[in-house]
Amino acid sequence: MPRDPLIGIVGKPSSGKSTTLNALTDADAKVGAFPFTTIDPNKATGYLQVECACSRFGKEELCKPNYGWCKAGKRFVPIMLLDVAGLVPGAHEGKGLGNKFLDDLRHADALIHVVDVSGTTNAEGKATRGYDPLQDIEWLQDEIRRWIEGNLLKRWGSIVRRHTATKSLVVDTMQAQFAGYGATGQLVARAMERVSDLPPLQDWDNECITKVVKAFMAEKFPTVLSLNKIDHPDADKNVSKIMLKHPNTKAVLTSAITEVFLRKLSKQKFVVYDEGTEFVDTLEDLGPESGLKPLDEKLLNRIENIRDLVLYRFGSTGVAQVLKEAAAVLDLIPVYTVRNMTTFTGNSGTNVFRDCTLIKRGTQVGQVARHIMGEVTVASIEGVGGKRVSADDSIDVGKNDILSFRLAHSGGTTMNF
Ligand SMILES: Nc1nc2c(ncn2[C@@H]2O[C@H](COP(=O)(O)OP(=O)(O)OP(=O)(O)O)[C@@H](O)[C@H]2O)c(=O)[nH]1
Repeated sequence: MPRDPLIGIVGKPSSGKSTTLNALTDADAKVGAFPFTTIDPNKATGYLQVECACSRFGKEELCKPNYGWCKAGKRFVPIMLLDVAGLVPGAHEGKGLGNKFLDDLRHADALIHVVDVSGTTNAEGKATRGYDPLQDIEWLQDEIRRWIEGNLLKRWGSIVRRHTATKSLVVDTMQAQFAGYGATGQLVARAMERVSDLPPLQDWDNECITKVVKAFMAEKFPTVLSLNKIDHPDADKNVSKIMLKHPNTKAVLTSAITEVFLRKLSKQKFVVYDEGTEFVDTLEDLGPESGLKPLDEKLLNRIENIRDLVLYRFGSTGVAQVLKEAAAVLDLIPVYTVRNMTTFTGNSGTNVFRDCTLIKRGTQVGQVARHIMGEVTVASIEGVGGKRVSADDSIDVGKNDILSFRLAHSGGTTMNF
């Protein structure tokens, strides 16, 4: 994943994708300019909550990120989200937005599948009652699989001929086929490791191809389920069914509408709401010194319901959590680049940890430099305490995740980054 990670939000119509996207992207504080190089209409910036390095050094007061923001050691790091709208059953045959949907999807590194667990919308998103949302999980995976499989099968004859003529390794042949989905050689190799005891490629039948495609999907599109609309009375039984059927799939219970509602009230100064937590306080809770505005009876009741049905039962609205899980399946961790390893500041000023990038755990420090700065020659790398760090060292939370790069300058001198 040499570029910025991209999380795709998928789901059938009316499952709550837009509401989820609103909840994830609606920044509470006004934040810095857009950090990503490209921006197109279906991309949006979400904010991933991480524990900021400033809290390790008691420097919360001085933390002022260039992008996103930091509140008492809880940092909101920008992460790109992709709204993949228009998926309906039959998309692989061109239904709905069909191929457009699938084409968009290839850019995603992980998926958040928003599932309406209230059972009040059918597969096309039309209002109904008692619909079984288990079906949505299955048909969505099925659509993606049939799309990839369809693309493979169209060319299977020539793939096999070329493979045998060039005496290629299976992994190389499949790498060439899957490259169009933005898959690296390593990713395809990992996918092929998932499928054992395959016959030689020229003897693969449809069953073998399905197996390979499923393994590829597991690597290319790791998915987190956002079991949405948990505020609905029918949600409980559907959630249990899904959990039973998919015990190994990451799933988070969400109420996107609640998150949007609480943020709105918070912005309008009716409540204090700590995003991602169960805590919401009103004027009644905090008293007049809080500066909060009074709520009418109806809104007070609604907040009471939200506490009972969502916050206290599930611990939060789940929306912040679902993004955390998506970052976790990609194993992304925050890496901080600073110029001054003693003060953790940038070139000038007193603000600390201004730059933070999300990078896969275990990445080598040299690759981190290239990821952040492009093809540069690094003269030396320093870690916390002035410790020299090698380009081959790897990163983890609390290990080589605060770095200062000295670059070899073309004129022979060096410059700090
Ligand atoms: N009860 C409940 N309703 C929700 C929740 N999230 C979204 N909704 C409602 O579900 C409906 C569909 O939500 P959207 O966010 O527009 O769904 P979508 O998936 O973006 O739909 P399309 O734009 O058609 O693809 C709206 O009426 C939302 O208010 C939730 O957590 N609970």
